[in-house]
Amino acid sequence: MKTVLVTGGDGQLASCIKDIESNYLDFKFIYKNASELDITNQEQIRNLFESNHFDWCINCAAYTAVDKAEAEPELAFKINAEGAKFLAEASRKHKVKLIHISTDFVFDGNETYPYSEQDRPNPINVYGASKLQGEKHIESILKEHFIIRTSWLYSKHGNNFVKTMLKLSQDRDKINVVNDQIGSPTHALDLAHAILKIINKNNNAFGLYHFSNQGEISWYHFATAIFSVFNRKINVQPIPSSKYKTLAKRPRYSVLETNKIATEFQVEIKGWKTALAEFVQLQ
Ligand SMILES: NC(=O)C1=CN([C@@H]2O[C@H](COP(=O)(O)OP(=O)(O)OC[C@H]3O[C@@H](n4cnc5c(N)ncnc54)[C@H](OP(=O)(O)O)[C@@H]3O)[C@@H](O)[C@H]2O)C=CC1
Ligand SMILES: Cc1cn([C@H]2C[C@H](O)[C@@H](COP(=O)(O)OP(=O)(O)O[C@H]3O[C@@H](C)C(=O)[C@@H](O)[C@H]3O)O2)c(=O)[nH]c1=O
Repeated sequence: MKTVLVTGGDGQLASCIKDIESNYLDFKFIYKNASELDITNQEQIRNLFESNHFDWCINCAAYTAVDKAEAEPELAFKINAEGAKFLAEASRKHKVKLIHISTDFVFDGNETYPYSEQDRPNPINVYGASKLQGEKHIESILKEHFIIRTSWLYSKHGNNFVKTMLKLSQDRDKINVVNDQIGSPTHALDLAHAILKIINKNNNAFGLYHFSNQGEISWYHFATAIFSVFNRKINVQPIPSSKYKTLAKRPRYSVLETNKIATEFQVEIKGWKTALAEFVQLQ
């Protein structure tokens, strides 16, 4: 029996892992939420790793409030960069393999083709910069790591764009949604499956991977698709980002190329429409 520590245990992705953990009976999952394990507290991490044996750590803990991060960059860096560093240090000391989740927002969005693992990151907001710093810490400290960048996560858990749209459709007749930011919406449950597949396979192909559902759309098109599959009547207007003021800039294009993870781990890359249809079935 292998033991897997999951940090950020009450968050969206960790909750999706919980939903499917019963398919992996050879693993024992230990979830720690933010009050049980604060990843910015090195002492707490040390104590936990010293008093337990973990084979794997999946770091689902993060600061994910993209706009708020512009106003509190120290906290975003503390959690996304320093917290990741502390976990990597403890993982190295105790020979734990670390799976860390990062984001499409490490890219500036100036390209027009899907970003591969070789493309140069150049974040344009605090959240992206803090996540990139977390990646760098892990890469420099611990060989036995998998960093998985993903994009536009949604699921039945936590806060996400799909739930925001469904809520807005109850409260309003009309909304405006940006149509000049292009990406790939990703069902967090599919990411959870990919992560557990990596753990189950247990090979040594450590390093950086991209995972998302396939296909590229704007937030506007995603909103119209959500209202269509949920049969919600609401007037949705496409607008440029310049007409939707936010504290953080977001990449214009942040589609991820996913061939590497598909080839190395035989991970299925579903189209975003299929994934959204499956999500609807789960409601
Ligand atoms: N959501 C998305 O669209 C995307 C997310 N990602 C990445 O995927 C990963 C998972 O994201 P997701 O599940 O959606 O995020 P959530 O915000 O749902 O979950 C993050 C969890 O981390 C917890 N947390 C915050 N600070 C700490 C801390 N100091 N110590 C321990 N736990 C802490 C939060 O607790 P609390 O709520 O109590 O603060 C929350 O439960 C993250 O690394 C994120 O950057 C990548 C691309 C897209
Ligand atoms: C609610 C709303 C948002 N928008 C825009 C704002 C923004 O440009 C875009 C997405 O909005 P959100 O704030 O929900 O999503 P955002 O927090 O930007 O999502 C990002 O989160 C982080 C954690 C990631 O890592 C990214 O991959 C990505 O998922 O939609 C509208 O145009 N109209 C609306 O009514």
